[in-house]
Amino acid sequence: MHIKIGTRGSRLALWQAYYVENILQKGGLTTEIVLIDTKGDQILDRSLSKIGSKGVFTQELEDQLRDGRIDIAVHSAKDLQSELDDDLQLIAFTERERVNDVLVSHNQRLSLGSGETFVVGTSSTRRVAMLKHFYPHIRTVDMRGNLQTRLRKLEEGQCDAILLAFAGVHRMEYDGLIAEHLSLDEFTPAVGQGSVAIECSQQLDEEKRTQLRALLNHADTETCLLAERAFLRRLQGGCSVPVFGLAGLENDTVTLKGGVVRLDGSQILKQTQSGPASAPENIGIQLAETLLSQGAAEILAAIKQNL
Ligand SMILES: NCc1[nH]cc(CCC(=O)O)c1CC(=O)O
Repeated sequence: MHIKIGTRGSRLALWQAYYVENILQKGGLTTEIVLIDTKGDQILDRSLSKIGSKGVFTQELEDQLRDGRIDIAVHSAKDLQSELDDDLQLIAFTERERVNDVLVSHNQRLSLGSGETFVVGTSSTRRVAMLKHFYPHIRTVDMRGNLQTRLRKLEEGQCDAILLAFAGVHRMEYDGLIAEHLSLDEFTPAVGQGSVAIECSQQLDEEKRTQLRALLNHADTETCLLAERAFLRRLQGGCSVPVFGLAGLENDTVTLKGGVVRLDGSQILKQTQSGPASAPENIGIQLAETLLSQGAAEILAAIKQNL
């Protein structure tokens, strides 16, 4: 069986594609990697929340899934919109990496909690809003571009530090630049952070789909991501709104913590919902509805007006 793997060309995207390729080859399949450029890779002078339309990192890959030029598309689960078109499907989520965010800097003594004022580069509305909420003395500058670009901007002194997902920093082997691991209670990650999602067309050969899922899917990760993604979908949040959510699985019970933060950091709404692992999406929906009834709708409406 031969699998054509579509991926973006950034270094992190390539890491993910090689990771998937390696698992498939060990499972006895042959593979090839197809590089695909997306709008999100091309437009670098505007923040993601301003490019706005969904699928900035996925549209071109999905076009190629549909016409069969590739069999699967490999994505950071976090970058995927919460709702896919009906003719597409996520067939696997790979085992999750550590999910926390990290502060990355050449100055290893930097710490958000030290009280010292410094400049942090990030383009994530979630990270900016959380910094404003928990560490109002920290200044932020907008910093777009893939990981390589952001690290170069750090190098050039455009900021003192950047906030990133541990997963990406580790995969690119920049662990040595991690000044601080941030707590999951404060910097609860974006939905899907740390897992790689495999997308295919509903038209893909049944035998291929079964084999791909058997080799690539990590059942516990999938259960957690289904809960998180149902949560995001119910809130109608894309990757550009400051919604966060993290599910954990223990003894067949999923516990999902999630919420939303106002862009100016003045308010965080956060709740926890548990339920049986057999119906993870219900847990996500319930958590979203609890939050909506407690004011999340108003916060989200204000955010959408602002972006
Ligand atoms: N939005 C870009 C993006 N997509 C996935 C990761 C990191 C790796 C991951 O979470 O899978 C990153 C960079 C970051 O947020 O630091």
